[in-house]
Amino acid sequence: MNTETAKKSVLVAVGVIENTDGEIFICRRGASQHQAHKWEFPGGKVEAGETVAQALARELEEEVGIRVTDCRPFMRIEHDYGDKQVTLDIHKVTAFSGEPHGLEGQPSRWVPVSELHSYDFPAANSPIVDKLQTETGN
Ligand SMILES: Nc1nc2c([nH]c(=O)n2[C@@H]2O[C@H](COP(=O)(O)OP(=O)(O)OP(=O)(O)O)[C@@H](O)[C@H]2O)c(=O)[nH]1
Ligand SMILES: [Mg+2]
Repeated sequence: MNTETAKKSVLVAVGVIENTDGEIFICRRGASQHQAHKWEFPGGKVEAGETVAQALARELEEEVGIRVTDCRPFMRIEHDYGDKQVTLDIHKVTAFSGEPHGLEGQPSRWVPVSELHSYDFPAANSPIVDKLQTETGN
């Protein structure tokens, strides 16, 4: 096996949180994080023994302080950054309790789907933004 095929992908649970106005909640990554300063959909690495849904619920509680009450699979993306290979397992979060806010000091905001393209997301996220815009006709 060469080094390319041996590279291990990091599984990441990602939440596209939607409010009743159809806006999406996004956060800005910190200076010390991979893909620093880019905007993201909150989430994080799936830990050993966790399902993606469990990881998503844990990460959204830790990072933005909400409890997920309903979500559905949205899409899955494999991306190789060169320094890191990720598998994003993205869920649309359609019901939750609490009001999301950046619990780790990260800037955050609600954004209409039609404005998502003006934010600088990691390269892996382009298909997410495209699919959201196609779905809402924006
Ligand atoms: N949360 C999140 N991660 C993303 C997105 N897009 C994307 O490429 N990633 C990548 O997924 C990887 C893991 O996410 P993360 O850094 O949030 O993981 P984590 O919350 O467990 O963070 P930690 O390493 O600070 O403990 C990172 O390499 C990040 O660059 C996205 O929209 N949201
Ligand atoms: Mg995270």
